[in-house]
Amino acid sequence: MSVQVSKTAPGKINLFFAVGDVQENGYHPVASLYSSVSLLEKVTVSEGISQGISQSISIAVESPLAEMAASGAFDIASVPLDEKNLAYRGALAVIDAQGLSVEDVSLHLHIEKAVPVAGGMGGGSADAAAAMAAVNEYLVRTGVVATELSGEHLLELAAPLGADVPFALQGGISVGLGVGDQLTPVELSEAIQPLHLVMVPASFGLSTPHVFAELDRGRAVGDYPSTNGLEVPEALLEALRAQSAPIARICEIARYIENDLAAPACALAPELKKTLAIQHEGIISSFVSGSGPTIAFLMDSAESAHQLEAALKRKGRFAVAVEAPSRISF
Ligand SMILES: C[C@@](CO)(OP(=O)(O)O)[C@H](O)COP(=O)(O)OP(=O)(O)OC[C@H]1O[C@@H](n2ccc(N)nc2=O)[C@H](O)[C@@H]1O
Ligand SMILES: Nc1ncnc2c1ncn2[C@@H]1O[C@H](COP(=O)(O)OP(=O)(O)O)[C@@H](O)[C@H]1O
Repeated sequence: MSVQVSKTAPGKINLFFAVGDVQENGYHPVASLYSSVSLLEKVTVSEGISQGISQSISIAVESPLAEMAASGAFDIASVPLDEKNLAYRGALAVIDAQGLSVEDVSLHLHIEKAVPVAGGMGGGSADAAAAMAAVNEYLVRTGVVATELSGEHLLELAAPLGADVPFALQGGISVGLGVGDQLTPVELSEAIQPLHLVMVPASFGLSTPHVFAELDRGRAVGDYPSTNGLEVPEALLEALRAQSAPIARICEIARYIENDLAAPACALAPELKKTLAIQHEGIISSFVSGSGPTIAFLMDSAESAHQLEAALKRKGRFAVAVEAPSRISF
């Protein structure tokens, strides 16, 4: 029977994202507080029909992306199915590290997407992470190599693929320094409930480098302030770990939510301000997810999250209630 290996990796939000000055390599130093969300990308590796790596792609049935595709707001053909695809690049990184070349393998990658594309939720990074994990296991199960690469080795290979890829491999909640790739996991007691959010994708994408470039432009002319410091506030980490009453804990977390990319994202897409201003029972805070344009609503309960999701859908908006961090293991 032919071997097939599927792995999932989560989308993310940044509960805190401070950005420093651009470096010579075009990247910015950041202080990020990442959390996984319960919207998963899935990559399945199976035997290819010819030498090399082939790819196919589909949309997860119960996902905001499925609704976006049905309404014409998203076209799956916009995701490149070539060497630029992050799943391909993740697979290749593992093959290389095993001392093989692409001609030595015959693999097919099927990518099942659930996370909005170019939405500031790290969907492409999750595909890279899931492909790395799946190819790592597949090569051993098919007898191509004897030993899997360690988790640490995968993390090292992940960083050059993209600033968010190491986090996508790890999931949970982590502080990310450097360009976001130097991770320190934040361990929470099992008794602590996940946060409930409603993610509202836009019917368009925003390019991450364009949003960083708008921040640089605006800072140079005084439109946006410089960062207050490249550190995730200790008070935010304490609030996350607190075993206080749920509402008190969520309100305390909300006090520290910050994103230096929010103003530039809103400058590039002014309609986001309207979404941020949406009022509904149970909303504690609203913020731009990473480089946007997805808007995240932090809610007071799972029930409120489902009510807001339903209310927004009735108005023809895309919306999905998620938990952060994701409790689904991957
Ligand atoms: C902003 C964040 C927040 O988590 O993600 P998104 O919200 O877009 O998903 C990340 O920093 C994005 O991570 P990722 O999407 O993996 O970035 P990469 O592919 O490595 O970089 C794309 C481009 O973004 C810019 N970039 C990225 C990270 C960083 N610390 N400084 C940067 O200036 C660079 O212009 C780079 O060429
Ligand atoms: N597997 C992939 N899924 C989505 N986008 C991908 C993938 N591989 C490469 N890309 C490219 O990366 C861009 C941004 O990807 P994505 O991770 O969805 O957004 P963001 O960086 O905002 O989180 C896309 O516009 C697409 O051109």
